[in-house]
Amino acid sequence: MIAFDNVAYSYGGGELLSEVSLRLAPGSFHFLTGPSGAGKSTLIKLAYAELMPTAGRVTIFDREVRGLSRDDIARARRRIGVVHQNVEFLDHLPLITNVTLPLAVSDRAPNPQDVSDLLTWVGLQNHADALPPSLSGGERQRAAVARAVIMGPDVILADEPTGNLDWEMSLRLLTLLVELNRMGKTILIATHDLNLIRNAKSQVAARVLRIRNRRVQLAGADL
Ligand SMILES: Nc1ncnc2c1ncn2[C@@H]1O[C@H](COP(=O)(O)OP(=O)(O)OP(=O)(O)O)[C@@H](O)[C@H]1O
Repeated sequence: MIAFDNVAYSYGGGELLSEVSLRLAPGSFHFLTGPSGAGKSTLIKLAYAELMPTAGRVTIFDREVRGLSRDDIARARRRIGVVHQNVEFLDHLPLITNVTLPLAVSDRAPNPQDVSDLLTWVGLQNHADALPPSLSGGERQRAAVARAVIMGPDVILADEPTGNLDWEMSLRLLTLLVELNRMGKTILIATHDLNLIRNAKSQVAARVLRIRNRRVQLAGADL
């Protein structure tokens, strides 16, 4: 689905990421961990072609990103749902409009039953008409998951999705992502929360990628 071959990235100073090779196979579940500032968000941005590698190859759905036109990238991104740590919504529009925005942007009409099922799945069926500022942190993150999956993506990239949540809500969010994986979605979650990773490993065959000294390694059982 998404592959990095010998990828490097620099924002202009020294290299932040070097010689990164990884493969997110269809249906796989990966965590990405590493200290603050190690480059987790940067790697996620490379994975959906928000950033272009400064060296090496990033391949999304079998096509190298550097050769893609703007339209190709937009098309590829429709198959990738992204959950950001600091979720942004249009605060003057109700939750349901925010969640279905990706459909509206693509000129697709939402199927009311599908949208209702989706909001129920994330536990926000009673908040469809709420404005985003009235939602709690956990509700916002669950809404972000709903918005990320509304287009039926093949891949979900989540950047510290539980960063601001208490443990109970973190587990609830994790459960949603595990369920998506069971439906066949490819999942990558960036997190520094090792307890979350340990918990997930009891539910799903998750691999852990760790950024250390600019390189990405597959972590062993030593978490
Ligand atoms: N647009 C940018 N321009 C220059 N430097 C940047 C930019 N974005 C990030 N950086 C720097 O790159 C480094 C890695 O940032 P990144 O956000 O990828 O790390 P992270 O592992 O996700 O960190 P955290 O866990 O704190 O979110 C940091 O030192 C950051 O300051």
